[in-house]
Amino acid sequence: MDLMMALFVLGPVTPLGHLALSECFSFPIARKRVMEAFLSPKDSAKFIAENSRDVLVEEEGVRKVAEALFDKVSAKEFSLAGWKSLHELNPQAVSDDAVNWVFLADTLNFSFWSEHEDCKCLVKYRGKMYSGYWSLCAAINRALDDGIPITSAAYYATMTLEQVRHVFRSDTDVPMPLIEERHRILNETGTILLEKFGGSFVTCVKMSEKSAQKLLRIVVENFPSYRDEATFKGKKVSFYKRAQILVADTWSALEGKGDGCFGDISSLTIFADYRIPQVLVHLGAMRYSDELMRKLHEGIMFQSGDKQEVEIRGCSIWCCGLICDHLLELYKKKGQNMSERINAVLLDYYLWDYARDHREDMKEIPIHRVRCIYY
Ligand SMILES: Nc1nc2c(c(CN[C@H]3C=C[C@H](O)[C@@H]3O)cn2[C@@H]2O[C@H](COP(=O)(O)O)[C@@H](O)[C@H]2O)c(=O)[nH]1
Repeated sequence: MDLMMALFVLGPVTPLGHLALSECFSFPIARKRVMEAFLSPKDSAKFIAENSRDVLVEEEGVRKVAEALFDKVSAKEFSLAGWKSLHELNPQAVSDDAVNWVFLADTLNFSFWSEHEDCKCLVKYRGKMYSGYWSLCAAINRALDDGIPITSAAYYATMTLEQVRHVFRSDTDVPMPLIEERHRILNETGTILLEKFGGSFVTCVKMSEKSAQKLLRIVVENFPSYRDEATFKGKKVSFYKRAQILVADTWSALEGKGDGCFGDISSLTIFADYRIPQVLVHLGAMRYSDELMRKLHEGIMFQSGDKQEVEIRGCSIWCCGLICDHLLELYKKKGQNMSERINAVLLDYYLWDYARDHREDMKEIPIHRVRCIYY
């Protein structure tokens, strides 16, 4: 039976039930990978929060945080403009280069925590030392100042491990974590961007036709390292932390204008990293069980996809969604519709920056330790 006859005879349903054609033939048909198989991050968060055992969203705490943020909403820390005005390392221009800078940064935006707080990767840039995520941005800008085209896919698609080590070198004895994974992901991502999108993330942005969800789908379906997914109580759940923050940072770099004018930006969730859970527990909006807190204090390593790790990430997303809803409700009671000023992206940016600025106050709440490429 040749392929054409097979397609005619078999149609969408094969004699073996709903197996895809590729299961019926020995030769591989590249089945388009679809996100539909996974719950969206928002639906994932709801399911996880409803079934979580070691992480609890505190309704009273959510209410108090929303009330405390009420007056902050109009501050620059809670604004789209803050992405540039508060962060000197972020690109300041609205340009294709800025979009490709964001794509590179968020492709590598994972796992910066160090075993010991006083012994970590630091990058010096223009006389200032940067740590954590900002050490990545400092290294990118340092390379660009040195004439290395690090944001060009044509360059990073074929970078050697030694070149990656050089570009992302630390100014302390502690290297940036997961440097081999970063090398693999740079080569993989750069090759795909060249082969499918003409070497520029701007092509993906234009293809999204000003839809955040369409851009999210393009990223997850084409770039494997962004597939931040897990299984929880038998259901396929997703967080898409780097894919969502990529869409958000693209929105910010384009200042919400032109190709970056995403009408559905409010459909994104917060980005489930290891800082947001810490600050939510610190503020009393979320609580860990005694058993989980003990493990965190012991510095136990979790694996990406572990039950408690999934509960931490899913409850964080759900908790922040409730904070947003409560904030909007507080303004609605005053006759103000703030849906343009309050969304999970801006709440996330605010809380993440707050966490960076209140590291000392939060030291009684350890981060959960995972070494992975997703956050
Ligand atoms: N939820 C959330 N997670 C975020 C970010 C960012 C950077 N975005 C900034 C850039 C422009 C905007 O103005 C944002 O302020 C990095 N991360 C994650 O944090 C962790 C690094 O933490 P530390 O080791 O302390 O640097 C790591 O998992 C990284 O993936 C965010 O915004 N939200």
